[in-house]
Amino acid sequence: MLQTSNLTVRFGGHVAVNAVSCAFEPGTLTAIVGPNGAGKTTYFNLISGQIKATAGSVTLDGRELTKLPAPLRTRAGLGRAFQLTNLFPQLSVRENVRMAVQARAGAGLDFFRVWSDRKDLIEQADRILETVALIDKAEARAASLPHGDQRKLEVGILMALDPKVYMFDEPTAGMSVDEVPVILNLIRQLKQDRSKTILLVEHKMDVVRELSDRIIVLHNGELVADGEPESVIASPVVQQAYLGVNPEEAVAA
Ligand SMILES: Nc1ncnc2c1ncn2[C@@H]1O[C@H](COP(=O)(O)OP(=O)(O)OP(=O)(O)O)[C@@H](O)[C@H]1O
Repeated sequence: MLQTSNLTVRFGGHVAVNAVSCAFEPGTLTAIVGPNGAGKTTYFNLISGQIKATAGSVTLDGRELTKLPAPLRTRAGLGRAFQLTNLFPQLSVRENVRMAVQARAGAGLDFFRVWSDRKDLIEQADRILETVALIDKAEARAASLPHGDQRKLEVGILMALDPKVYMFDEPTAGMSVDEVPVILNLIRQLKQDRSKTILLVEHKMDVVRELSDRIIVLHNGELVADGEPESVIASPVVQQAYLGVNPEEAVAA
């Protein structure tokens, strides 16, 4: 279980995330919503280790991660999508996924020896490429992929690393209309693995409604609502003050 306790960060005099205590269970997709500047991305950054907390803690399965840098948190099982840090632009799509599969398998750096007798890893990488609909582009250089395909590749790399927690920050931002369903389908597939914890920052309420098991709402850096999607979305205070949407619209979406 992923847990934040009194997690806080101050930028000068501004408290961007203010004593947020929340636990995220495996088998649950939690959407984090709130108006612009509410602290959603900052909360993500605190969990994944991109920024350091002023106070409070982040633990995963009881292990204290608060002082660890981002790469060590990744190794501990926190998988944040779209950070581009896992991507090797000059390598092919297939090589990128294979590297991640190999890293996960703990095969170390002896690349050639390992690959010559690890057909299982090669097949696993290709299965992931099929899942993320990139098998036809397996030989393309990662850098040459259009934006949507790069995002799919990043999800593929993340799947290969097999984290305990998947974190998606606006996964469909900047995607073309026909690419959006592919990414949403991938998240749906991840949800089927009940051992995974998924966190999603998303502005689009239709996506939130469809995917989430639970919604938490941040406002001015504070956790102001937490519950089942229908009740959180329907609560007038969230609709009007925090989401800035017309209640009729959100409920009908
Ligand atoms: N590195 C930083 N230095 C100073 N202030 C920051 C920094 N990062 C974020 N902030 C401030 O913290 C607050 C929260 O920002 P954050 O990006 O987390 O909000 P958000 O909920 O993700 O917003 P959006 O929906 O617009 O992405 C904002 O007021 C922002 O200006």
